[in-house]
This record gives sequence, structure tokens and C-alpha cells, in this order.
Amino acid sequence: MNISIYQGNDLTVPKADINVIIDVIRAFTVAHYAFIHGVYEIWLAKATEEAFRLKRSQPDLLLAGEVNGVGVPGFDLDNSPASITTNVQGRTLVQKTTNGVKATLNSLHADHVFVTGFSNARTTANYINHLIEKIQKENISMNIIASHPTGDDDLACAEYIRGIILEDQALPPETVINRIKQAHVAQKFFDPKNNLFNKLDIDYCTKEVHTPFVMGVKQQKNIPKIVRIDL
Ligand SMILES: O=C(O)[C@H](CS(=O)(=O)O)OP(=O)(O)O
Ligand SMILES: [Mg+2]
Repeated sequence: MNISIYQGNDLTVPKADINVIIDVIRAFTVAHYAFIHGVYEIWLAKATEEAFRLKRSQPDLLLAGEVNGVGVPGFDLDNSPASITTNVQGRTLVQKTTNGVKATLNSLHADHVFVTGFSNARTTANYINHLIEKIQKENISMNIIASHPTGDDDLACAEYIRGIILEDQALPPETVINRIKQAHVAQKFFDPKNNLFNKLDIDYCTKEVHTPFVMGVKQQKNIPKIVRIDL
């Protein structure tokens, strides 16, 4: 088993059997909560124009995401896990975000592609452990892409997942939670003068929620989609 960790949202990583893209603050914490609230699928858009174009052809889509961290005028949802509510039941989202979505769109070339934040990291790592047992191959390769170019939130989560898979390098969850809270990316959420960011989001991003699914990525009809894979 060969696991490589990369950091960035515009990388071309070497071809591997498995790619896992991490976005703790906040895209894939949002995605996890969206599925918890009953979302059917999440389509990935590289730009806001593409998201609007998809919505014009399918008006029942819900657009979600951000530019510079802030919700986009005309989108249905921003990039806040705290604001995902039950009215997404059965709906399909189109997600556009700076780091997580972009890094995923650049990392589709693997037999198995997964996305996660910290909230679903352990479940995802355990699922990959089972998958590794099923893949009939000697040297399985895996890339873990921490999507924020400099954020320690995603890097800590990447190391957490690697530790669970390799078993001998386990990182305690408390260490990961501290690193997420101390990451420079998190600081704007704690700034009382900055009302664009909800401090509650960091609670969502640092809480492990054991749900019976992982988030896989499939390319269908030219649209990369996050799909729920039930355990
Ligand atoms: O909205 C987010 O959390 C970030 C953008 S920023 O770091 O706040 O500017 O996007 P994401 O793709 O979820 O990292
Ligand atoms: Mg992020």
C-alpha cells in the first residue's frame, strides 16, 4: 500500500487506484450534511457560470457554494454546513467552491474517487480499508489530496485518514480537531467583527458524525457527481 499526501487545488496528481479529496472547511462538510438531510446527488461545477447554465436547463437543481468564501447572488445555498436544512430532501445540488470542488475536478483520474471532510473521515477510511481488501492487486496506490493549498485543516484530516488506513501511524481525533480549529483558514470564523462567517460552521467541521454512507465521485454524462455510497 502506497499512500501519498498532496496539498493544493490545482494539482495533477499521479494516476492511482484511489484518490481521496479532503475539504474540511467547508465544502465536503457541507456535502456530508447535505446527504444527511436527504440530498440525492451533488454535481460539481468549475465556475458559477456553469452552475447557472445547468440550472437553466434543469430548474429544479439547487446551486450551492461560494466565491471568496461568501455565498453567490442567485445561488440557493452558501457554503455553510450550519445552514443546510431539511428542505433539500430528494434534491440535487450543484456545488461550486474554491478548494474542495476545484481539487476534485482535477483529481478524477483514479479507479475510485472519494471526497470527505473530517465529519466523515473515519467512515471513509474504514470503507477504503474494506475496498483495499477487495481489490485484487499487489501494490495499491492512493493519493490523498488536502484541497486548501496552505490550510492545515485539510492536511490534518489527510494524515488522520492515512493513519487509520496504515494503522501504525494513527493520529488521535483530538489532535486533528485542534489543528482544524487553529488552521489559519478557521480564524475568520472566530472574528467577532466578521459577520460573513458563522462560528457554528467550525463546530460542524470538527464533529465526527458516523453515518452509514461515504461520498464517492462518478463521472456521468460529462458531469462529475458526488454520489452517496451506502455501506
Ligand atoms: O468557503 C470556504 O470555506 C472555502 C473558501 S475560503 O477558504 O473561505 O475562502 O471554500 P472551500 O472550497 O470549501 O475550501
Ligand atoms: Mg476548504
